[in-house]
Amino acid sequence: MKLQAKICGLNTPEVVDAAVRGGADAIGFVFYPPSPRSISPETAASIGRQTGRATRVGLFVDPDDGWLDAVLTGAALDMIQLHGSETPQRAAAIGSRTGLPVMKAIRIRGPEDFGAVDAYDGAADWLLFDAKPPKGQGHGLPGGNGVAFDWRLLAGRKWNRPWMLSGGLDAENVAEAVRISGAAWVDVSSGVESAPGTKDPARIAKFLDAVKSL
Ligand SMILES: O=C(O)c1ccccc1NCC(=O)[C@H](O)[C@H](O)COP(=O)(O)O
Repeated sequence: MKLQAKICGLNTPEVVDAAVRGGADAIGFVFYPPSPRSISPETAASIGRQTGRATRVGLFVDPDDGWLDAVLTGAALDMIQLHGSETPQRAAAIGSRTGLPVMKAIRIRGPEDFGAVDAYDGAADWLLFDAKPPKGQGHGLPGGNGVAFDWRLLAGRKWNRPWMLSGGLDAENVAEAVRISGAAWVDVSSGVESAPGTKDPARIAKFLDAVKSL
């Protein structure tokens, strides 16, 4: 199975175009106002029309129903990514309410953090493993911090649903990350930016070239 890639935090027509041209399999739109990548439902509706075959992933952090409804009224999404402290019950309720598959982010610093995974059986359709950054590292956000965790923690582990490797990836380290972790999907945000929130089309192309060469 070819390695697949999600490019997260896209916020202009130019960078969506770069991701689609580069063969991105999924595109992430951030609906979390404290993030420098956050966009409005109207912007997502507009740039989301040019995503081609790529899966449109809407990224939320502990959203209430009103925010979910507001975004989904304005923008067409194919998947919901929950990157906050959403419980399995809340994740299941969001999947039922929206009728969309739910990807739950699990933040990892050490082996003990995988203990949270089993509770999402039947509540989340996908998992995304991201770093739980040490204090003072990253951008102080729940995700999108450009911080990696020890990929060896994933080696040999199996889950009964698809999962993505995320956290601090870039064109230079993605091959090693996949070799060590066994990931079939990778996800990147900071590693294709020239500054927080400013996606770089050349870095997007370079990352996707690296992914598609594996
Ligand atoms: O990207 C953000 O700004 C963000 C803000 C709040 C919660 C999650 C966020 N991003 C989630 C993603 O899926 C990122 O792609 C993932 O955390 C990896 O980010 P990075 O380490 O910067 O590649």
